[in-house]
Amino acid sequence: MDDDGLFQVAPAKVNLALHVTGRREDGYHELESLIAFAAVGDELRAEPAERDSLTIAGPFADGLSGGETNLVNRAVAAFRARWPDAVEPLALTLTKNLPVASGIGGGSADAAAALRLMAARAGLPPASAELQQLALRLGADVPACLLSQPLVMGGIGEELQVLPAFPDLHIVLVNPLVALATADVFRRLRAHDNYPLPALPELLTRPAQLGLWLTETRNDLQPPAVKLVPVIGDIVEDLAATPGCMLARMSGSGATVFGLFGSEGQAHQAAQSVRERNPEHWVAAAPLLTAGAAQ
Ligand SMILES: C[C@@](CO)(OP(=O)(O)O)[C@H](O)COP(=O)(O)OP(=O)(O)OC[C@H]1O[C@@H](n2ccc(N)nc2=O)[C@H](O)[C@@H]1O
Ligand SMILES: Nc1ncnc2c1ncn2[C@@H]1O[C@H](COP(=O)(O)OP(=O)(O)O)[C@@H](O)[C@H]1O
Repeated sequence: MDDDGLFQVAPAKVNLALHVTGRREDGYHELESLIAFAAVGDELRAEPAERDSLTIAGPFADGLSGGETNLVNRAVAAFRARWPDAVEPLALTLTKNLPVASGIGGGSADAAAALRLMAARAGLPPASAELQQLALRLGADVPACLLSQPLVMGGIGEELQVLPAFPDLHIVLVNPLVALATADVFRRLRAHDNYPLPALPELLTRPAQLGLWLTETRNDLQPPAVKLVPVIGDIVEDLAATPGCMLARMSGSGATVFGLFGSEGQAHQAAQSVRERNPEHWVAAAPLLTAGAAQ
């Protein structure tokens, strides 16, 4: 965030582990997920203007409406309904660097960035309980994205437990540019009562600690997503075989796959080799964030 509160990044959300542990009466699934955020994301800029507007730019702007269904506009509208006249009208520009509907929460991250931006302009704290409640009404992942720091998410997204420490790690994200609807993946899920996440060490400071813990975990949405989009399975295998890859797995409901690496050099080399083999895929390498966007 800059000093005027006119710029926010919207970091990519990565579900390092995602267990589906139950199904509620309304059909929504209970989740337990270890989530981290990457230093790659969308960008939201604002300029004081005569009236509110939203322009979408960047490599994934195509096909994304800047109308009232855009999560940035929904977040601004929700904020203004709760705090009328707290922020002047703003001309917003969203630079869409993340593929849409890809399991890395682009839309949720954008909504959270808009809430942080509005809160900063209004002089409100960036992650108050009230802002978190408002975030949850916009989407299950929006409260987590509001914090944008390593955390364990429970329920359908309303229970958040921020981790006091997190190791320095680098991530490679690969997306085959096939949009995968979250609802389709949940619909194909066979077991709805899988075992919960194992207990985390009190202080997660070393990459090897996290690597070991992750071997005991899964993404329960990966098998149904691979059935729908088989290339996801190929990408997981390909990334897992690159030198230095601690773990390769799908994030969220897909189709983005991540690889975890201990060093920046290994991550960049892996990204380069994946790009060479699959020039049509979207590939990014970045550190994982250890501190929050809302601090
Ligand atoms: C799976 C996760 C994990 O972080 O990430 P993404 O893949 O979206 O990034 C999220 O829980 C996604 O939450 P959210 O983004 O709010 O989901 P929505 O698009 O609203 O959900 C679309 C549909 O998926 C099903 N759904 C979604 C979430 C959930 N906990 N249980 C469900 O059964 C419902 O049928 C819902 O109508
Ligand atoms: N600013 C936005 N960026 C991305 N998607 C958005 C946005 N606003 C609304 N959407 C809608 O939200 C849906 C989920 O998008 P996204 O959050 O990128 O998915 P995921 O959480 O699976 O990565 C898309 O189908 C898209 O039409």
